[in-house]
Amino acid sequence: MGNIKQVLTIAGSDSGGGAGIQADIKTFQELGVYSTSVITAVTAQNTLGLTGIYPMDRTAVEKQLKAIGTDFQISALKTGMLFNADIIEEAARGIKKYGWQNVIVDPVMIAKGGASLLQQEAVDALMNCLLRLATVVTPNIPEAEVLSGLEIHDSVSRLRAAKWILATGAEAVVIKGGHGTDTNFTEDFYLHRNGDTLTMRSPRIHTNHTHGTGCTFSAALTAELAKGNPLQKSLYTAKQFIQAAISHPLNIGAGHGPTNHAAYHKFGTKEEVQLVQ
Ligand SMILES: Nc1ncnc2c1ncn2[C@@H]1O[C@H](COP(=O)(O)OP(=O)(O)OP(=O)(O)O)[C@@H](O)[C@H]1O
Ligand SMILES: Cc1ncc(COP(=O)(O)O)c(N)n1
Repeated sequence: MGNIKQVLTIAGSDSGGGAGIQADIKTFQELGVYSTSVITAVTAQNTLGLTGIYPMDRTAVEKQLKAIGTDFQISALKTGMLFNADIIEEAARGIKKYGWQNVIVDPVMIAKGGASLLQQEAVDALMNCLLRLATVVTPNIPEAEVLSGLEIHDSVSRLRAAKWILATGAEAVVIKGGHGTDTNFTEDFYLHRNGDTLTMRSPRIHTNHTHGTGCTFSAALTAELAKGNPLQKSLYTAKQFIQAAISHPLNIGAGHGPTNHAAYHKFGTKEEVQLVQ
């Protein structure tokens, strides 16, 4: 393990351990990369909901970024919950200052339980400062609707929204399908600025234990890119990783439970992810 790849997550802490920094670090560990972290906010959360958000101030974020940037060789990074415009601006500044590449932006806005994880007025900062630095931006359907200003109800409107999101300067976008209406499948749609597309479909698992699916998917993508894998192969592995994690729930908590980050290696992938033309 002499040359293990080093990665960074810039995200919020989930006290319940299913999403945020905790989901990212578990995913990184499973996929064999070394994880560093910049904490943007502490949340009081469990499977029943969110009861408090305590954002870091600008200096706390800047100093954490500096600690990473002056000592570690970061091969890929992801952002998650950033909460306000100050934190978004600091994150963007750090990414530029330390010359980090392979930047995955998960534009976290609303928790599954309905709590807002991004202030309304911070959406502009996200679009103007951060998305232009993104190698891949990974919105779910409601987030893609906010970023594009368009409603998504079928594959045609999804393609249109993806094109609008690329107009912010991001290199590629994946619109994730967890919030889609098909009861049998979830479909994730990828569009690169060079015109390449990839549609990944897998059986929809009917479970309440999907807390942190987006965090886990984007962390897996980050880990695979850090190891030098091509983008589309990395996306495929990320989709397989989250499919396994949802398929084998841990049944923890009385509410909206976490996924099983160990499942990909423990149980395998059953080849459930299909590429759709
Ligand atoms: N019930 C499900 N069955 C199978 N795959 C799912 C299910 N729900 C989500 N996924 C997959 O999980 C990944 C994350 O998608 P989703 O749209 O839920 O993101 P998200 O809303 O950002 O997640 P979160 O906010 O919970 O972190 C995608 O690959 C999606 O296809
Ligand atoms: C700190 C943090 N980051 C991200 C999420 C999104 O996850 P979900 O939509 O599953 O609640 C969250 N709930 N908490």
